[in-house]
Amino acid sequence: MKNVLSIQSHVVFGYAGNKSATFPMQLNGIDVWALNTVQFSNHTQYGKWTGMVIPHQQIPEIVNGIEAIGELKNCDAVISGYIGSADQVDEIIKAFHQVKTHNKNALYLCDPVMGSEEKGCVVADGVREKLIDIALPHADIITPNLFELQQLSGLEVSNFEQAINAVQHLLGKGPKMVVVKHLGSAGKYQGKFDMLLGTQNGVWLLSRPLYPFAKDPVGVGDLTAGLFLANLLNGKSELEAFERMGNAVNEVMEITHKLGSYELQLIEARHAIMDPKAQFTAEKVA
Ligand SMILES: Nc1ncnc2c1ncn2[C@@H]1O[C@H](COP(=O)(O)OP(=O)(O)O)[C@@H](O)[C@H]1O
Ligand SMILES: Cc1ncc(COP(=O)(O)O)c(C=O)c1O
Ligand SMILES: [Mg+2]
Repeated sequence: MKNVLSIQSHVVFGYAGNKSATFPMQLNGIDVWALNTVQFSNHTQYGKWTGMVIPHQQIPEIVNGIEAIGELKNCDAVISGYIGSADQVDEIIKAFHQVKTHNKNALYLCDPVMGSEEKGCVVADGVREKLIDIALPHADIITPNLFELQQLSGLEVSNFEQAINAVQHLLGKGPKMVVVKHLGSAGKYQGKFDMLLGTQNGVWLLSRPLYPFAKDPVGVGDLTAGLFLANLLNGKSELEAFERMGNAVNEVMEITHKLGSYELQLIEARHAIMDPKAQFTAEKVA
């Protein structure tokens, strides 16, 4: 059994952060140690929420507790997502290094959730800067969306070629794998939902249907990052993990759209998450 320390948000109602990533990773046979950065009533794109940011000291306290029972050596990967304060970023990196002292092969997947005024995803001040300066160089895998790709690379990305360039640029900054969760307007195919995978071996594009949601569901990035990591830990190659994740997320989106839901329908989609149809394959683009 592989184990992932998952440091993300918790929402009591609905699906984002750990609520979006934990169950799908578990369905893929991964044991998830969920450590919450915030506990909110619901995700921030409702425009209002209640709850609190967890004090950053909780991260070392919990990790030290796991170390004290001798289990840190069994941690195969750390994943971070929605972060509640800039200080939490420092603690996440320290926690990863603490894990590495017990398991030198442990991986760090950083989902650099930066928020976006236009989408209404609210992230605390200073988190974005720390993700760029501290998290990026330590990450083995990074999973930006289009906005985050531009922020991390410092490059403008307004078309597909520039997106490939920016991915290659990030591969020179530390990460061995870059997954662009959503290319948006920099996609290759109009009217499709395009994603990129970049590794030392090249860059691949996965294109899948874009469903016409009245309001785009939240937590898709968290689901994407969690499933990509779960597939890698299950021994899939980078390319297989990318395709299998893309196919599973597509089925979740298809079911969520069919049910007319704003919240991701992860429970309805449980069979597809465990055993996605191999509908879409990646094409090599660089
Ligand atoms: N197949 C799809 N069809 C339509 N919209 C989708 C599909 N998959 C994901 N989305 C939406 O696209 C958006 C992707 O947002 P973006 O900011 O690029 O990445 P993130 O997932 O990190 O938020 C999300 O709002 C999500 O609900
Ligand atoms: C509490 C919380 N967690 C996580 C996220 C990240 O969601 P996504 O996967 O859509 O980027 C959001 C976005 O608004 C959020 O409000
Ligand atoms: Mg996101």
